[in-house]
Amino acid sequence: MTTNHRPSQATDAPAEGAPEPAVVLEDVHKRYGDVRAVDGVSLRVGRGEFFGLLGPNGAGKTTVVEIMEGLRRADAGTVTVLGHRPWPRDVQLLPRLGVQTQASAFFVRLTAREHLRTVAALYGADRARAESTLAAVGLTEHGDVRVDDLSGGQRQRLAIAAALVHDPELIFLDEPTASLDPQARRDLWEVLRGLKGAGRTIVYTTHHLDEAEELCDRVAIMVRGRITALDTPHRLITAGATTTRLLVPAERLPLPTARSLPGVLNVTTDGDVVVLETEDSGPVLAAVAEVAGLEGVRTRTPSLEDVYLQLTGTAG
Ligand SMILES: Nc1ncnc2c1ncn2[C@@H]1O[C@H](COP(=O)(O)OP(=O)(O)OP(=O)(O)O)[C@@H](O)[C@H]1O
Repeated sequence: MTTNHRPSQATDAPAEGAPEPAVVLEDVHKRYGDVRAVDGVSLRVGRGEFFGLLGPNGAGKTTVVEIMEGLRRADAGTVTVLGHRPWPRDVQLLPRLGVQTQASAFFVRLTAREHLRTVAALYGADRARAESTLAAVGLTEHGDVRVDDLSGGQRQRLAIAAALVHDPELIFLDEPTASLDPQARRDLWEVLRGLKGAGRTIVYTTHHLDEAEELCDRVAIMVRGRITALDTPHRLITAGATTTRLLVPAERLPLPTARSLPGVLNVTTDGDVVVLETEDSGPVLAAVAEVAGLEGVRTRTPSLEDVYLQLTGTAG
């Protein structure tokens, strides 16, 4: 698909009198040898915004986030985070940031509670704050378990708690729900919504498209070091995915009949359903009703995942 998505916000000048954005990147580049990991990225993250960075493995997301965090220096371009340059490391800025990475370090001989109290103390936050953060990520019951005895998902939640315990203004979360079970994932969504409700700004990378659609105000989709789309999930879906899928029980709709229906662009099978793709579902539904009846027929409207797969060229 050719896309008319443009990272328009990326180059828009902020409105007169608008609050200063939390993050501004302008034409940022970063190479590792011959690899252009970040190849001219410009974007703004507003104060209080929940901003998602999506893209396939190796797209450059972590590098962009690490440049924002002050962990890596951009080769070129300008980077402003809460009004500061994050590189060289700025000690005024660090306590205002919360960072959770895939490789978070723990004091493994400590219990979860002791670990969090220690992190809190490093930032000058008190024990009550450590306790409330432990509760917010659902770890109160496991507070006395040693870090090396926690499950992967519990450790993940502890890493998130450690990023939040000093009540930072800007929070970076790198695939925070990667190893969580479905219930823990939903619980964490509530924690994240709570943070947003409290006015925090969140920059968030994930491979869960449903999660990005659910949580993010805007998402940027990166491919090979560049931003190929940047907008609200809703606008990306509306602009990018024009087809609807109708799912019909396969035993009632032979494939040749499905292919002959007017308005059907593509027919595939998925297990025991026939999937009809159409830009105009009304007439196709009417035709399906006539030849197969509507019992068990479902429609699937486009999702952020459909748009993502089109933009990243990994659609099946
Ligand atoms: N320290 C490094 N040295 C050399 N190349 C690197 C280094 N870090 C990343 N790269 C390369 O830069 C590119 C972007 O990597 P990056 O980790 O930023 O991508 P990503 O979008 O975060 O991927 P993932 O979803 O797998 O975490 C990749 O080609 C990667 O191999």
